[in-house]
Amino acid sequence: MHSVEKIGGTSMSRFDELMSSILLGTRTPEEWYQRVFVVSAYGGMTNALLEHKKTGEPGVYARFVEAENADAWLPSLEEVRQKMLATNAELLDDLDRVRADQFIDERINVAAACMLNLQELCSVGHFQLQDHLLRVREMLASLGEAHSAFNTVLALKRAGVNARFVDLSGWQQEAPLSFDEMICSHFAEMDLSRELPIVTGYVHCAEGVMQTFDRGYSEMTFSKIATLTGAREAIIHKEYHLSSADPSLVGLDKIVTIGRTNYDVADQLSNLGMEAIHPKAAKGLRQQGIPLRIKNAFEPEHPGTLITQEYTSSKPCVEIIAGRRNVFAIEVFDQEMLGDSHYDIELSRLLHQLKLYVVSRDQDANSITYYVAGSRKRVNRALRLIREQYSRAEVSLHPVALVSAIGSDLKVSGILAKTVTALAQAGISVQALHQSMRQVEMQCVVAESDYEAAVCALHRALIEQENHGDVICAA
Ligand SMILES: Nc1ncnc2c1ncn2[C@@H]1O[C@H](COP(=O)(O)OP(=O)(O)O)[C@@H](O)[C@H]1O
Ligand SMILES: N[C@@H](CC(=O)OP(=O)(O)O)C(=O)O
Repeated sequence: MHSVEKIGGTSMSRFDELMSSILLGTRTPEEWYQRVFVVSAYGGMTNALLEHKKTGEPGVYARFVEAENADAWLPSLEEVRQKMLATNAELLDDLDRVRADQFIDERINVAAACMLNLQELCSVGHFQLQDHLLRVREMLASLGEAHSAFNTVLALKRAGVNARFVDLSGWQQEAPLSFDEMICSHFAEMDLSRELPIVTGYVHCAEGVMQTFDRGYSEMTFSKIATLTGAREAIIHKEYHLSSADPSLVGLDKIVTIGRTNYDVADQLSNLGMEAIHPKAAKGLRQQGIPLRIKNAFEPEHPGTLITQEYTSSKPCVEIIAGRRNVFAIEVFDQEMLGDSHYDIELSRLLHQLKLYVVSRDQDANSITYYVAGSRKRVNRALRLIREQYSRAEVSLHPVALVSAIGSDLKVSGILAKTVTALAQAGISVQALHQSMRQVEMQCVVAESDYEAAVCALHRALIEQENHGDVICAA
């Protein structure tokens, strides 16, 4: 009967508009219910609490990890408090604002006290800060979603909706439950026909949601709730329709909405950092046959993008131009490498240990290049360690961007020639090119400064010229 719907952080920041679109809009009171909303923290909030998802710029957590004393992270936590209070002032009615401010003040005060105590405790040799870091990360992350969910409930209640704050953040809970138990126990007694649950996208659980899934975790919560409660449909609301390219780069007048696609394409997007859906979140929905839709939160009548397992486009075509900037190409050249596969295994392990995300890699007889995303600091550490371990190797670093053409069936004849010509005509030099046998993605490596121009050039050559109309394969 019910749907489970996730609202991403970018959309949450436009809360007033959400009230007049998906949350209430023109719905009659009967139509308010039979929906479960899972909300992310307001845009930028988790970045400030932990670290920037794309650039790795440190937030409170990253500063705490490196800290010798509270001076290093406490001011950042205070900045987050001010940011949260400013959001309350912007989005809430004066009466609700007082409660919202109290709520978040209390949580931040408790978090700050815990972190100060922990730092003091760990100054005694018997306790190691390292053992507790993940808990601190989880506690900080939970503040973002508790904030946005609590505020959403206040605003909905003021509008007369019987909204319920479903706080899965484990605040003051005695012992953690498993991920599934945590969700089931909160949904056991709920009457979805007369209550509108607003659920924190963060779940406190024995497995550690950050440890298991890391950033983008609210999509895991969303997918688990959909499967455990047997949802009719799962919907992700985003700021734009899933489009043939980033509308803010290429322009709303040029992009085409994607009507249908498959999970394979969604995985490629998520690898590039445009999370159509967290790859691990797709699994449960796929297995249980729950249809997944990505919708524009601000155009509620539009059917959006339907993602299914089996879909492939009726004729080969490029569906999306996506990309990732701030990628570091770590190139390792060593003539001793020839025929030695341990090299790759060891280097991959090292990058994994440093929590650098390998977006792509390529190899020839005596060199391997890893295209990684992560903070510059970690990349520098990786370079140092590789140089120490392989003193004969020449290790070099190139800041680059990846730009990809993606489609459920990319076997378009002459696509490679078209791509390279389009980039050459735009004066962009291709530093490397990747295409796998499966032909769902073709990836070009370009200079960081060419990123935007490359996306626009490929969109023009591979999508705009096809005259798809408003939607590529309507759902
Ligand atoms: N192909 C695309 N279709 C739609 N939006 C895109 C696309 N590529 C990039 N974007 C960008 O993604 C942003 C939303 O990013 P994301 O981090 O996934 O949001 P959310 O906070 O909703 O989870 C949009 O503001 C848009 O500029
Ligand atoms: N706010 C969390 C969880 C999340 O899923 O966010 P979003 O839906 O905005 O990607 C993060 O940034 O990781």
